[in-house]
This record gives sequence, structure tokens and C-alpha cells, in this order.
Amino acid sequence: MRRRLAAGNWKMNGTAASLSEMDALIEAHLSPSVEILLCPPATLIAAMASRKGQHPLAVGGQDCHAAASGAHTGDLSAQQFKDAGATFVLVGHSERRTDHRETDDVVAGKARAAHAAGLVAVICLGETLAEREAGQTLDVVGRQLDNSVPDGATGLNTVVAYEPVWAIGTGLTPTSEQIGEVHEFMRSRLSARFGADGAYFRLLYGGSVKPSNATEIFAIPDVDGALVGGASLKAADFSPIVTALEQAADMDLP
Ligand SMILES: O=C[C@H](O)COP(=O)(O)O
Repeated sequence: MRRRLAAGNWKMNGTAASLSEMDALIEAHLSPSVEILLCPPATLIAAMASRKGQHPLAVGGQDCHAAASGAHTGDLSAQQFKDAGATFVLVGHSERRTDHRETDDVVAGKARAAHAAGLVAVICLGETLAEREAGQTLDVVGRQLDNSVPDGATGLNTVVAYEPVWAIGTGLTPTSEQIGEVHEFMRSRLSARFGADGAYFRLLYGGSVKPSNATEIFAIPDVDGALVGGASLKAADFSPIVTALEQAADMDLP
């Protein structure tokens, strides 16, 4: 059984004062029945990891370089994130693919670096609105999945997050049928490539997940959780999403 995962991506938001939001989240979920991951800006990783104490909340980076070390001013390696207390790292977020022109090859290199450092790579992918309207969604997702997920990926070291670009930060969400179609497609594509292990990759949906739509999204087959942006910044918004995921997990077969 795949453990459900509620992941929050703070993007370029948050200062030391924002750590109180993590405190409130922990207080609301002292013994969470799902895995909770927060990906704050890199400046807060070490402080968050140390402040959470023994709570099982996981801390992750938002990006890493493909190299382990070297002359890459301003970049951070997966090893450095691990050293700071992270256990996950996002790679291939659409904002990285757009703002930094990251290709699937680059994303796969970053995922390999994450694996080499012992981090779980959360590999993000998804179509643009133009691609969806052109009927290319599954082609785009299939190509990104094949080329961004490196050999050596397993259900233990890799999570895939489907984030339609047009749903990120817009308040728009695909229908449950559209999300279900893509998740079913990704599951079968991973199973075709990785065999039985394909069933163990956790698949997250991301894009305008809110307390008001979380329950419906978490009921979709093969949606194992969410990658949440804006609604992860405040515990008052993220906590009900975690609760909705816990309720969905309660209904999973043992
Ligand atoms: O990484 C998170 C996604 O980009 C979703 O962001 P959002 O929940 O603000 O739409």
C-alpha cells in the first residue's frame, strides 16, 4: 500500500517568522496518519528540520543541482539539502522548467542526484493549457514521464507530481475525470517501464488544491496525495487538506 502524502511547496515565500505555521500544523497533526512534507525556501530548511524535533513531518528542498558539488554559484546540491536535514527534493517544477528553461534531461539529472544523495525526488510534470486544448495532454505527460524519471527510480525514492501548468495558482482545476485519466495513464506507463514496482510510485496531484476541493481530488483512483502551493503557506489552509487526506487514507484497503 502506498502511504498517502500531503506536500506543501512554499515557493519563494516565507521568512523565519513563517516557521510558526509549521508549529501550528504539527500541533494540529501530532500523530498524522499520512506523510506530511513541507518544502520551504532553502534559507529555512535547516531551521525547519531542527525545529520540528521528533515530529515525523518531512522537510524538502524545492530544487537541486545535478552535480554533487563544484563551481555553480548560487546553486545547491542534493547532498547539501540532505546535510541541512531534508529528506525530499522537488525537481522539474513547471516554474523551474519555465523560468530556468529546464528540460526533461536536466530534470532527470537532478533526480539522479537526489537519489545518489539518498533523497526522495518529487518529479513534477504537466501540460500547458495550449497543449491540453490541442489534445496533447497524454503525449506531453508521457514524454515528460519517460524522460524526467531516470533509470534507477523506484517507488521508494521517487514521487511523481502531476501539475497541469494552467491549474497552478489560478484557482482552476481539471475535472476529476481529467485528473483520473492522467493518473491512470501515469500508473500504467510506470508499470510498463518498472514492472511490479510501478505500483509503488506515489502519484500526487497539484494545482489549486484547496480545503474545498481536497476531498473530491483525494477520492480519485491513483491520486495518492497533493502537492500544494498557495494553500500550504498557512496552517489554517493546509491543515484541512491534510485532514481530508487522512480521511481518504482511512478508507484505503489495508
Ligand atoms: O507546487 C505546487 C504547485 O505549483 C501548486 O501551486 P498552487 O497550489 O498554488 O496552485
